[in-house]
Amino acid sequence: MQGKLLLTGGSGMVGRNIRAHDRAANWEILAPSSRTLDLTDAGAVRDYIAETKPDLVIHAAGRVGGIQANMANPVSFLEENTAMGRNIVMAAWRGGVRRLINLASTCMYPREAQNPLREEMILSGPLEPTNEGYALAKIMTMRLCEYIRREDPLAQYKTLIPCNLYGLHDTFDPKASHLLPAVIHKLHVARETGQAEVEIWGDGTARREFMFAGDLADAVLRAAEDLEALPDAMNVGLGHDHSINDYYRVAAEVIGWQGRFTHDLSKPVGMKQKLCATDRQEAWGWQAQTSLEEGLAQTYQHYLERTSS
Ligand SMILES: NC(=O)c1ccc[n+]([C@@H]2O[C@H](COP(=O)([O-])OP(=O)(O)OC[C@H]3O[C@@H](n4cnc5c(N)ncnc54)[C@H](OP(=O)(O)O)[C@@H]3O)[C@@H](O)[C@H]2O)c1
Ligand SMILES: C[C@@H]1O[C@H](OP(=O)(O)OP(=O)(O)OC[C@H]2O[C@@H](n3cnc4c(=O)[nH]c(N)nc43)[C@H](O)[C@@H]2O)[C@@H](O)[C@H](O)[C@@H]1O
Repeated sequence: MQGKLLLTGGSGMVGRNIRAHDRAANWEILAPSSRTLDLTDAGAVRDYIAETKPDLVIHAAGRVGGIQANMANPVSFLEENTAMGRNIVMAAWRGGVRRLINLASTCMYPREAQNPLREEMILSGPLEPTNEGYALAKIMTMRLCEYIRREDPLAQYKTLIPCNLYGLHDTFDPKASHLLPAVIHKLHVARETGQAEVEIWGDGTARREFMFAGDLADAVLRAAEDLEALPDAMNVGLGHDHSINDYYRVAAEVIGWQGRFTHDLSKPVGMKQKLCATDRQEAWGWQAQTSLEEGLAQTYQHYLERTSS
């Protein structure tokens, strides 16, 4: 047994994939929901850490959503993610927790940064306006972990920067979802209702890097057992991306819908590309294993089970 792990966000997509992974059995896992432990309440977080004394914290909680959710709620995305990040990192450090993995996001990178995005590019330029609040919160929490490491060499506080994610236990509600769960939902409805056309936001030439959440869970749990070997911040990506149009085309094949795509140019498109560099990840010796076709098939099966239950 590796010890006691406090997993924030344990009921979310990343958290559930971490808990379902084989390596989770190496830990005694505490995964309080927001109803049990509201991470925006500094006193409650401090008391929970003092009472449970975890050996490791994995911070996978957050106010998370796709481009439309971020555009609609900049205050919540900035304020809640800042409060959660500050509270869990400071309570862990002040509570004597020596090991912490902080999950950030490639949304932290400057809008115009040259792809592939390298970790040292963070804060080198203006952020993507559609998710600036969320990005500022993620940058703050990453820097807080780095500053703690400078003051306290015993604190193994490391940040993983995942690319976009999809998979089992994702959010499929179109008001909040990211691209791939939205595509699955739209194409499924089109197939079930005999729709001849499906609308793509923008012209579909934007590019994204979507990793299967089960693979990210593998990276996080391997990192949890190898924290000293990690740099302060490390992208977790695939090393390749696809256009939005390609994602719709592959998903249509997986779901079995034949029809035409239209493009709504009035819809937000966000960054033109968000491909992260994987030099540090390769140096650490990890890569994702799940192909897009396989990941989409597993996610669609999960979507069917969830919508039929
Ligand atoms: N999804 C992506 O594409 C993506 C990409 C890169 C990085 N990430 C990062 O990965 C992490 C997890 O993302 P996800 O996709 O798993 O998100 P998610 O499915 O929306 O889950 C969010 C989790 O955060 C918890 N949470 C929210 N507010 C809370 C609060 N006030 N107190 C305690 N817990 C709270 C939720 O708990 P309840 O359900 O109990 O409220 C839920 O378990 C986040 O840090 C996110 O920034 C995600
Ligand atoms: C990782 C996440 O990245 C997020 O940015 P971001 O990739 O643009 O967020 P997504 O919502 O995944 O959008 C990705 C791309 O897919 C296009 N797209 C096409 N059709 C659709 C659709 O039906 N629904 C959605 N949602 N997109 C669609 C959208 O215009 C954008 O260019 C950040 O806002 C979050 O904070 C988070 O960090």
